[in-house]
Formats: sequence, structure tokens, C-alpha cells
Amino acid sequence: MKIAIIGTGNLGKSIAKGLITNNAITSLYLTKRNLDGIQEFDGYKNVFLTTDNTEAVKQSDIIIFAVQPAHFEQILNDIMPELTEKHVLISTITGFLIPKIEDIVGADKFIIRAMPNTAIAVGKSMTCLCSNEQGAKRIKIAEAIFNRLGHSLSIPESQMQAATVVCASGVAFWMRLIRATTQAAIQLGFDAKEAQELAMYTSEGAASLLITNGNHPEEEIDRVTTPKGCTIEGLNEMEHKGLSSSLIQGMIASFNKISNIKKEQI
Ligand SMILES: NC(=O)C1=CN([C@@H]2O[C@H](COP(=O)(O)OP(=O)(O)OC[C@H]3O[C@@H](n4cnc5c(N)ncnc54)[C@H](OP(=O)(O)O)[C@@H]3O)[C@@H](O)[C@H]2O)C=CC1
Ligand SMILES: O=C(O)[C@@H]1CCC=N1
Repeated sequence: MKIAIIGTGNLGKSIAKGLITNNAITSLYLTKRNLDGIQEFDGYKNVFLTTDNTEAVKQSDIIIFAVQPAHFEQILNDIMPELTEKHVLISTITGFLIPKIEDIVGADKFIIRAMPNTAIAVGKSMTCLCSNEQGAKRIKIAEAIFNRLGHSLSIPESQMQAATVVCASGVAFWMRLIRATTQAAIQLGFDAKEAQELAMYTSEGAASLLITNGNHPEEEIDRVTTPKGCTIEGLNEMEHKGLSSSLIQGMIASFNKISNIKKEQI
């Protein structure tokens, strides 16, 4: 696959790492206005660093956009003359809707929106996908890419805002939970390195139980909570302090912020 990433910042670099590590490219063009931040990719076979978005588009079939929302419209206008029927456009941009992309490049283009997360760097991204009518003919290509770099789910575009919070921002939310459990482990007597090790592998094990067994979390909780035991004592204290409620409220705040980001694009 001849892939270009337009905007190789935090997410773009994560995608590049995932693609390179998983041997998922024939060629990979990485663009950025200031190339200093992506020198780590210099020297990889068939990986090219450039400030020239149009050159990257000309040399590639699949164009993944990972710039901030405010930069996207100008970039689409700049590359528009180079777009041909071979190109599949994959946007990871938050709050930039497909009809708006179609207004700029035309509804005849293959347009896909992807919402991956930074775990794509290690092949573990939960990525949600949607497309325009034309893009539906190429959605298998996007599924092939993102399933190779984790797990993907096709959804209607109307759910993309929620998917951004749950999956993309979700990495940051889970990091805070892991950090908090690490801090507790230190207070309970482990050194910092050990504490993080315990927190990381315990959270990985908990998620793996659900993925492997397909159970509801409460079924797994029931197996851990010995009657009159320490687990239910801790869980109930966390809920008295608003654990579930604060997580839900934080995610709703995140969702509402995306509505404002969308308004800023109009
Ligand atoms: N970070 C994340 O986890 C996720 C982000 N997203 C979405 O991905 C997009 C990028 O986010 P993120 O990676 O965090 O942002 P960053 O700011 O880290 O990356 C954006 C990059 O775009 C580059 N850029 C800006 N203008 C141009 C241009 N004209 N041509 C080429 N490159 C350009 C910038 O580099 P320079 O200034 O050198 O050009 C910068 O490195 C956003 O729309 C975000 O909503 C979606 C899911 C997850
Ligand atoms: O924080 C943001 O706006 C972007 C979108 C999801 C993850 N990072």
C-alpha cells in the first residue's frame, strides 16, 4: 500500500510507527511543515519525509489526514488539483464532517473518516470508521489497515463524535486511571516502578478477561468480590466518592467540547 500521512504530529507519528512495525506499507510519505519532529523516521526503507503535501499525494494511493481541525480545509484546497480516482482519503480529524469534506473535494471521491487512538503505534488501536457513499466501496481497504493495527468497527457518522471521546480521548482517561492505581500502590508500599507494573498488567488482564470471555464487567466483578471481603469494601467506597459518576460526567464534557470544535469550523 502506498500511503501518505498529512500532518505527522502525535497521532500521525503513532500511525506511522504502527504501519512501519507491521510492514503494512509499500511506500510511506510523512508530511509536516517543520520536519525536525519526525527525524526518527529518516532512513527507514521506503519512508519519505517532506514538507510538500502535494508531492506526498501524487506519490500515494491512500491519504491519511492527521492535522488539527483548523488546518484541514486549507490543506484539502491545496491538494485538490492532485486528487484522482485512485485516491482514498482517510480523515482522522475531530469534528470535521463528511459533507464538509465533500463540499471541498467533491462527493465523487472515496472519503472515509477514521477515529483511531495513539495505541495504533503498538498495534492496539480501537478504531471507528465511517464513509461517504463512494467511500463505502473502499471501506475494506480501511478495515484492512486498521484491523492490522488493532480492532475496527464501522459506525454511522452520527456516532463519530461519541467514538472520539470513548476511543481516542479514552486512552488519556485510562492512563489517568492507571496512574491513580499506581499512586495508591505506592502508598500501599510498592516502589514506583513496581507499582506501575502492577497497575499496567492488572488493567491489561481485566480488559483481556472481557475480550476473551465476552462477559459483562459485573460478572467478572462478582467473581472477585468475596462476601464481607476487601474488594466490595473498596468498590463501594469508590462509588460513594463518585467514581462512575465522575468518569461519565468527564466523558460528556469531552463530547460537548467537540460540538464547540465543530462550530469553530463553520
Ligand atoms: N492525538 C490523538 O490521540 C488523536 C488525534 N486525533 C485528531 O488528529 C488530528 C491531529 O491531532 P494531533 O496529532 O494530536 O495534533 P498535532 O498538533 O500533534 O499534529 C498535527 C500535525 O500537523 C502538522 N501540520 C500542520 N499544518 C500542516 C500542513 N499544512 N501540512 C502538513 N502538516 C501540517 C503539524 O506539524 P507542523 O506544524 O510542523 O506542520 C503537527 O505536527 C486532530 O484533528 C485530532 O483531532 C484523532 C484521534 C486521536
Ligand atoms: O483531544 C483532542 O481533541 C483529540 C481528539 C481525540 C484525541 N485527541
